[in-house]
Formats: sequence, structure tokens, C-alpha cells
Amino acid sequence: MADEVEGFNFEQKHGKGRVRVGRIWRKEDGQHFFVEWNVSISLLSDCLPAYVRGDNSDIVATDTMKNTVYAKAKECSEVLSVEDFAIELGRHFTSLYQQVTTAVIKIVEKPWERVSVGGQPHQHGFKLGSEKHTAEVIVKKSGALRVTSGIEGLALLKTTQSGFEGFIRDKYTALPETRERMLATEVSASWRYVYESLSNIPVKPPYFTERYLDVKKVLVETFFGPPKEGVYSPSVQSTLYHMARAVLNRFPDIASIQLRMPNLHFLPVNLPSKDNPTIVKFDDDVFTPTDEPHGTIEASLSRSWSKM
Ligand SMILES: O=c1[nH]c(=O)c2[nH]c(=O)[nH]c2[nH]1
Repeated sequence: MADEVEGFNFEQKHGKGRVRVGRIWRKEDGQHFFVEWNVSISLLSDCLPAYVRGDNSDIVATDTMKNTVYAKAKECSEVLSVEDFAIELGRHFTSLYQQVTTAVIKIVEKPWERVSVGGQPHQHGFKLGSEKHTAEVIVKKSGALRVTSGIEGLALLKTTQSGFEGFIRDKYTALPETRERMLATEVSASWRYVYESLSNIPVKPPYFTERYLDVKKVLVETFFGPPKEGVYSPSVQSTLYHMARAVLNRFPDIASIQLRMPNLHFLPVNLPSKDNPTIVKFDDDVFTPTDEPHGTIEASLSRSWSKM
């Protein structure tokens, strides 16, 4: 929030970063549920005297914020999504403290997944998966709300049905045109829901978790295409756009989506030999995997009637 202080413009916020919490829920049938969250809290509050006069009487201690994460985790008697937990924290800070005008809560969930043993889901055994579910929630004292969910580290690769042709050629261009290459990326996506107030968010607890899984499915299926023939990608740009569009077309409760898709190159291996026959001649088979340097391709897509 911006204030005028002694003739200057002044903006401030304070919070606690990287509060780590694990929570078990035990069901009556013996099945356990487990989540591990990394929570960051940032509060916009009326506490100028702390900065200007050393008067802390309007300060919510960041230690209290940390304790609140554990207290609220204890209070939640049912399994809930990162979004729901973030909304609960935001609601708490903006309603309990007169000084707090806005709460920004970010959570990254560690991807613990139930293991299967002998083909059966284990009651209390979990292994670490790969991509992470994230949420960022902004709650205002008025009840105004913004919920943004995301995926980080969704690594995808296909061995064909990708090419790159027709790009600008000049004296620095060495890249050959191709209709046959590998395509590998690590998708980061974040999408904002249409809900703008605490009073109109869906209250059914699995809603945000289900949506997260639905969005991931649409992103993955659009990237790969049908199982047998796949779908041809003329560029990362085109594939990214189709993925973003598929999500907005499919889910009316999502207002906008941002995608970041590095192009993780697999370089053809050719090993000529001066005297003997060629050691390795590339035939779309042997590659040097690289992640540095990599292409960076990102875009966001929102409904044109959106206010943002
Ligand atoms: O899909 C691609 N998009 C690019 O912008 C690009 N640039 C490049 O060198 N290779 C690729 N591939």
C-alpha cells in the first residue's frame, strides 16, 4: 500500500516466508492422508508508526503469522486443497486484525503421492512425485479475492511429431529447418479463477484439487495429442498457445492462464572421422541432452471480456 510519509511516497508489507508444515488426516477405515506445504504470507497493513517512529503497536509479528499456519493446520479437520488453506489464512488475517487490509498467501505443495504395493493403494505409504501444485491467494478486508493456481516442473517429452521451419534466416543463422525432432520442456503454468469475492467461491472441498488435476490433464493431452498418431507441433510457441487455449475453452471458471515452456534441446550427435568411416552418423537416434542454454517461451491468454 502506498502512503505519503514526510514528503515521500512509501510502500510496505511484511510477512513470513517458507513456513513448512506437514499434516496427517486419519480416516476411520485406517487410511491416512498427508500433505506437506511451504507457506509464504505477506500482509499489507496500517503500521506506518513502526517504520517512522519505532512504535510497533500496530505490528502483527511474523512469528505470530508462522504460528497461525500451524494452528490453522491443526484446526482443519478434513483434507483440503492448498487453495482452500490459503483462503482460510487470508480470511483469518484480514478479519482478525483491524490493521491488515490485504493478505497475500502463497503455498507450494510437495508432491507426495500414495504408493501402491502389490497393486493396492497403501494406507499410509507415500513417495515423492514430480510436478508441484501451487496457489497464490489475495484476500482483501472487503472480501475481494483473487485465486491463482499453478503447476511447476511438469516435464514433458515427445520423440517425434515436432519440427521448426520457416523462421528468419540471416548471416548468424545456423539452425537447419526440420520436420523431425524431439520436443522436451518443463511446463510452468498458472491460472486465475473468475471468482472475485469470498462469498462466491465454490465451497465443495475437492473443487480446487479436481480442477488442478483437470487442467494438468488438458495441458498434457494437448501437448501430446492422441496416443497413436500424436499431433504435429510446428513450434513450442504453437503448442503452448494450443495448450492455453484448450484450458480456457474447457473451463469457464478460469479467467486467464500463463504458460512458461523452456525448449530443452536434444542436439543431434554426428561424429565424423578424418581417416576411418564416420563414427556416428545422426539418423534421428543419438542425441546430446542439454538444458543450458535453452529456449524460453512464455505467454499468457485471458478472456477478452476480462477486466485484467
Ligand atoms: O519451437 C521452437 N521455437 C523457437 O523459437 C526456436 N528457436 C530455435 O532455435 N528453435 C526453436 N524451436
